[in-house]
Amino acid sequence: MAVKIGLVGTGTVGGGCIDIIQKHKDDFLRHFGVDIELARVCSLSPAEAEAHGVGHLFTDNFNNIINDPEIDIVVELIGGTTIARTVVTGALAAGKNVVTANKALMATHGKEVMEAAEAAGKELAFEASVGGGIPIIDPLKHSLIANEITSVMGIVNGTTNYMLTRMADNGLSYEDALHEAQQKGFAEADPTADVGGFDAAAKIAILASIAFNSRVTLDDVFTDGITNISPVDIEAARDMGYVIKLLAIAHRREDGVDVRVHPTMIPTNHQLATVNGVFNAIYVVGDFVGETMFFGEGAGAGAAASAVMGDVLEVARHIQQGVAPIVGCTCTDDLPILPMDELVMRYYLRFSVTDRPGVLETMAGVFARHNISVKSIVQRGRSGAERVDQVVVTHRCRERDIREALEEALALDNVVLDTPSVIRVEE
Ligand SMILES: NC(=O)C1=CN([C@@H]2O[C@H](COP(=O)(O)OP(=O)(O)OC[C@H]3O[C@@H](n4cnc5c(N)ncnc54)[C@H](O)[C@@H]3O)[C@@H](O)[C@H]2O)C=CC1
Ligand SMILES: N[C@@H](CC=O)C(=O)O
Ligand code: NA
Repeated sequence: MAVKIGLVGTGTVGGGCIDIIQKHKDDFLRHFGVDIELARVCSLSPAEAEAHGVGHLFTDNFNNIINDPEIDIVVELIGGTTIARTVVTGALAAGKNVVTANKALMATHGKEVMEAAEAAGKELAFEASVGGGIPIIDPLKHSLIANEITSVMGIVNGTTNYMLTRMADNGLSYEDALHEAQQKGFAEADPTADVGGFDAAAKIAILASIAFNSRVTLDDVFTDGITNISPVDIEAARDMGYVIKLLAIAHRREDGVDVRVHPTMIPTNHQLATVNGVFNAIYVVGDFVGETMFFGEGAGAGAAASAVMGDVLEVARHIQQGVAPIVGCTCTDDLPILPMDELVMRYYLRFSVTDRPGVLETMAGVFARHNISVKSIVQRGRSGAERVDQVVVTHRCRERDIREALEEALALDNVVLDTPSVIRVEE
């Protein structure tokens, strides 16, 4: 008997899933013996279903899917943490297996939904929630479990990596680069999640939770996005032999978990420096396996739908074989989250300051008062009438000192005119 699928959300990723089913349904049966049937689709727009030739399966009410006794797997592709949470918990409570691509939900209500799945004795799979098409959750939950994982880090947001690449390689403005990423279906419905770093933060929270067997939520992740990165920063980085990437970083330290997302300058010969466009790359270190790296398209209909459908087929196979859910929640420990303040790094800072004599000395004085050893302060062209960009590169110093120096600089009367750009520099 066919395993019946109910799809909630037929936008970028949902549309990709319909395309895959239509193209490969017969192959799934022939190669793997898995017979799946798209039974119903739900969204706010019947036009999306019609455009994919499944208008006859359309409903605008997700309850018609989660309460349909015929449906075996509910695929949640709405996004967000409100209606999607109701769909996921409702589907599990109704005895359905669930596949989702929703990182926001997993990183905020992961414990609740995993427990709901365990209580229902059903599977909750979410491979597409991190790294788009890259298999990363499955390797962490299966192939790498013989290890203690010490680091998971990389580029996990396609939109911002695409934007930074287009800005650096083709001179696009921030706005044009974002518009292109939206057009290509990479960005979230509210792209603030991408450019503000929250999408990457949700993803590293999910990866850290699985890798370190200790729940990390979105709120635990220090998050800084790319909203203040300008062409001046990209040019300055190039002159220094660096590129700017939005990195998501999670390290298991002796005293807890160091987890953060921020724009980072990495040397051009760093292995993540050539990961460009919509590509993501995730570097995982385990105590026995050593270093591993996962690479592929991190966003977009095809990549994300590939991961969703991989989960759907795996769950469908378990249903057909009568196998019980295999891996549920693995957060058995409760490691503390380390405060950001004690981090020691080099910093690149760009201030848009008033263009008048004495400002350079004033700024140098601020850094000296906070024990920040400055490697260089240079003026990089005039950024507008009566203002100038001042670029400061520090030697290694403490995050707390940087934060306090920034607070003092911003409080100066008519010196710093805009939010500074703060980029941590990886050696
Ligand atoms: N776009 C991408 O590259 C990737 C997206 N994801 C995740 O996949 C999920 C879906 O993303 P997209 O397809 O890009 O979003 P989208 O905005 O293109 O599609 C959302 C769909 O949900 C439907 N929807 C919204 N509210 C609804 C409601 N109340 N009832 C029924 N349907 C409703 C919309 O009509 C639309 O069909 C999100 O969780 C996102 O974070 C994950 C990996 C990659
Ligand atoms: N908006 C996300 C989509 C995939 O998760 C991204 O740009 O990476
Ligand atoms: Na993935």
